Amino acid sequence: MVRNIVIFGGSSHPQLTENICTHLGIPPARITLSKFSNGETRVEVGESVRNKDVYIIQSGGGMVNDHLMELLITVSACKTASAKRVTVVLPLFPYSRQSDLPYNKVGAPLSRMEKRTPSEGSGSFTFDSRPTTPHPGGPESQGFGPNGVGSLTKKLNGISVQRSEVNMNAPKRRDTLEQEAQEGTNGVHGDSAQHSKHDTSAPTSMAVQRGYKQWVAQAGTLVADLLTCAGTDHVITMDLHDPQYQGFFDIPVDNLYGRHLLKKYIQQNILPRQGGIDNCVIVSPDAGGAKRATSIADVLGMPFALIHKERRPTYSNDRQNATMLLVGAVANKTAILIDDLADTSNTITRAAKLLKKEGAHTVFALVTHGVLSGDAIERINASALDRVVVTNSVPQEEHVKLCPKLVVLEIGNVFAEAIRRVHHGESISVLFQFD
Ligand SMILES: O=P(O)(O)OC[C@H]1O[C@H](OP(=O)(O)OP(=O)(O)O)[C@H](O)[C@@H]1O
Repeated sequence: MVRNIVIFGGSSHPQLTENICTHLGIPPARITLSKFSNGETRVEVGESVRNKDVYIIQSGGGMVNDHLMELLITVSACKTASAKRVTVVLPLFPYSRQSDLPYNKVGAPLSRMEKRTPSEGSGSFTFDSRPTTPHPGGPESQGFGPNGVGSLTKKLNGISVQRSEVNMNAPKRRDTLEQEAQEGTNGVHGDSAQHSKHDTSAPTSMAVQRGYKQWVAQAGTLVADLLTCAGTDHVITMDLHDPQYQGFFDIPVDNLYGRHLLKKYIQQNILPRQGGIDNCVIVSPDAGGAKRATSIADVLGMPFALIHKERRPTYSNDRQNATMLLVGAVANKTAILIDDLADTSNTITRAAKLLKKEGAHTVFALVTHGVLSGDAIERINASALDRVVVTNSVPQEEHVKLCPKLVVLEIGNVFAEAIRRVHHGESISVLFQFD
């Protein structure tokens, strides 16, 4: 039982709030979360927080913008009600994939943009630069930068590029169906199928003159500032996509690791059944996650392989045209993909296809944040993946019903322990130790 502490749960993940409170032995505090008819968020804190240590649990999946606004209002309400300290607990930090500076072409896949003017056409927004970005298969691809696909292909002769096909008739999540009903579409955001290859012919003289300066908002910076301005004193999160995002804050940010849970799952459920470390290989599905995956491979003494993923979207709705190349041996082995998040699941499903083509007989994907938006579940069901393991950093109840390959690991106990330690002023470095 922890005293003098108040825990509020936002509307993003009530089950996780329950789990954390159960571990701490205290009930969640009363809070009324609602909306006015015009869509504005309304928050009413149901008990006194004066001089209390307040924790607000809100995750970044689902209706992420509504949840963020709700969180900001709740923080502000607690602060103006004289809370001693307000800590936000964000198992999945919203907007943390947008911490990059402008001009970066990677990041969260975009859904379709609305047509703005008749002359702009439906693909009115683009990340393309002028002159056009070289791409694999294009005449300019051979001179494609020191780390580009052209040079990698030269180095890794004989390894081919995979493109995934998806069964779109599979079961869908409730919010996907609702969105389709509103849009009158079949749920495919953008016409990625048509753009499975770079379409350099699409820009016409009538298209908007794009790419001279790509002013992309630094939403990650803004969200960090908003949280701080609202009155947040401390942030607890897990597996930030870019750990350097912590530096955007001038308040303490504790970035917990999901790798403990993933390592434990490998030790208890994969290695004993798949012939031990000699028959398994840890794989990072992109270079950005190599450090994360190698830390698990090193601590378990397992071999490691890397897939180089190159996202080069030409248009905002062109989500499929990433190129994947494998470095390392996976033949006749169980491949264990490690990543921080699966959003559309393009990355893990296409990696699985490549791994099976290269001889892996079984493919697991272990990711901390199973966002699984849009068609992700259908994509996983139709994929070469044998098992997908995620944590419940975002709600997984609906995903589990639709995806027989999905296994969910509980993280409530990890956050409960972090909250307990922060509240008592104890070190939480023990939660970061990984060996
Ligand atoms: O399920 P998906 O929609 O494919 O998204 C998941 C991928 O996206 C992120 O990486 P990102 O592409 O942003 O590249 P980075 O790791 O180099 O930042 C993340 O680390 C995954 O690899």
